[in-house]
Amino acid sequence: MIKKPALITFITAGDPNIDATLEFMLVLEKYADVIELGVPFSDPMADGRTIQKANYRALKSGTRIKDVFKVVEEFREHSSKPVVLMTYYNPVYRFGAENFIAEAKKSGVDGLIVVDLPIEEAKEYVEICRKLEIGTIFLAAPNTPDERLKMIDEASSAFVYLISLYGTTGSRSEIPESAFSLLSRAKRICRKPVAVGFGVSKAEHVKTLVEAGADGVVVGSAIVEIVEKFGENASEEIERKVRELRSGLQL
Ligand SMILES: O=P(O)(O)OC[C@@H](O)[C@@H](O)c1c[nH]c2ccccc12
Repeated sequence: MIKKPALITFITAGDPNIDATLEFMLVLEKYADVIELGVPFSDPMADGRTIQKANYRALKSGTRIKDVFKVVEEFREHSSKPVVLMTYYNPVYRFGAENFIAEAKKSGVDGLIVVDLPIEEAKEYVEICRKLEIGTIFLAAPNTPDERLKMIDEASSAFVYLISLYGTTGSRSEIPESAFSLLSRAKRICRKPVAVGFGVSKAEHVKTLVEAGADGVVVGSAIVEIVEKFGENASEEIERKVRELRSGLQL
């Protein structure tokens, strides 16, 4: 479960290297309620250009799954803010699902998003997560029917991730209408908190979504763009950005 309304901020682990990731997490931690950390992957099909490139930089710097667990473990020496790992199923499968979940838990991860694991195929995964007491987060899109949204809600123990639009991750200038219609449907159907992501990039977006009933908002690309621009020296600019986003909760 998340503190409401929650600002959830995303970066890719190992972008541009794993030491920078720890530094960035400690900056995000000051203003975000949840840190979402992406496991680097070679074929991130739900991601737009910005996060694709972040994955590339992370892999190029040699970041492996065990480094991702280690950085969370190090972060846990400084902070108790919730950390959610975002990953595609392939790395989980290669690592061994049960092993992956156990290692995540051991390192201090609070929840998992396995982007391309549909609920229909997630029974065993969900059981392991329940057993090991790690939160599950499943995604719903604007075209997800009510019936399925209900199943997604039931399978999600931490929160439900609402994808605001048809498309990939990436900053957008406006929040599309599809986000608001999905949000109002989800508020009616879901019992778990609902967080909206994809395209959210400004304080104004945060404010509008929270006013429309979002229990959380997710911002990724707008932060990753700063990492792209400033590399390992991005901390100060990240802090400025996350402080601005946070102000959207008070507007
Ligand atoms: O980058 P955006 O548009 O702000 O969207 C959030 C997003 O970065 C993060 O939650 C995420 C990164 N990669 C993903 C893949 C699928 C679902 C979600 C994600």
